[in-house]
Amino acid sequence: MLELRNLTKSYNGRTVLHALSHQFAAGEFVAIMGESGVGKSTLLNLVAGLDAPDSGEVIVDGQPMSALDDDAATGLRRTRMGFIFQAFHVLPHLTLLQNVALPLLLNRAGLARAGEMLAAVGLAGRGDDFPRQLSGGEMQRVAIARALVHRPALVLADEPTGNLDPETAAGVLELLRAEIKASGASAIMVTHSHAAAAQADKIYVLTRSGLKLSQKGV
Ligand SMILES: Nc1ncnc2c1ncn2[C@@H]1O[C@H](COP(=O)(O)OP(=O)(O)OP(=O)(O)O)[C@@H](O)[C@H]1O
Repeated sequence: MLELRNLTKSYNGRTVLHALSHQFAAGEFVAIMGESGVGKSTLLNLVAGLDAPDSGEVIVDGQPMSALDDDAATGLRRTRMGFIFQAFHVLPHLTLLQNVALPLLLNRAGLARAGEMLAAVGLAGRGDDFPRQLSGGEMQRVAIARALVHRPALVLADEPTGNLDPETAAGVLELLRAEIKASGASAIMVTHSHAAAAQADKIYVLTRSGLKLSQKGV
């Protein structure tokens, strides 16, 4: 459902991604590791359509993203993708239920699943609370519920447990994996954490020569 074809991206004359090609299988949960600055977040941003490659293509559902105008790209993101990015953090002035319902509202879908997802992430009965009343781990649970509520085909996560203690992180990751598997979504998670990556079906390491499959758990 997702193919990277010869993706090249430079910033200020410095090439970060060099003709990167890869095909991700549908329904697969993949972790991407790699040293700082190698271009992991850049890659996620290109897949999300939040940034454009210098050359090459991101192909989602057989469709090159570059062929889409802004509205169509926004529509694709809204309907087919779910994000667990710091930049898309839960909105402080909305209740938890409103935060989780946001993708449904934007897609003009029924809102009932928002309450179900809050319950699924262990926050039943907390729908009227505001984000400031939550712990870091609870906040990530809300982010996961919101990323999955509209049943996206592709979930993109950038260091989803970066600021959590190991025990809370483990719980959040187990939940993320369970929800991804229950929904049949594909997922790409960028992380420095070996414990986080171990929850994925496959671990890739991004280097200057591309994505290399790593032994799981190594
Ligand atoms: N918008 C931008 N403008 C200029 N340079 C950028 C921009 N985004 C990323 N870069 C540069 O591209 C390189 C790759 O950055 P990126 O954030 O993708 O790395 P990363 O592998 O995710 O790193 P980390 O593990 O530290 O988060 C870095 O050298 C960074 O400074």
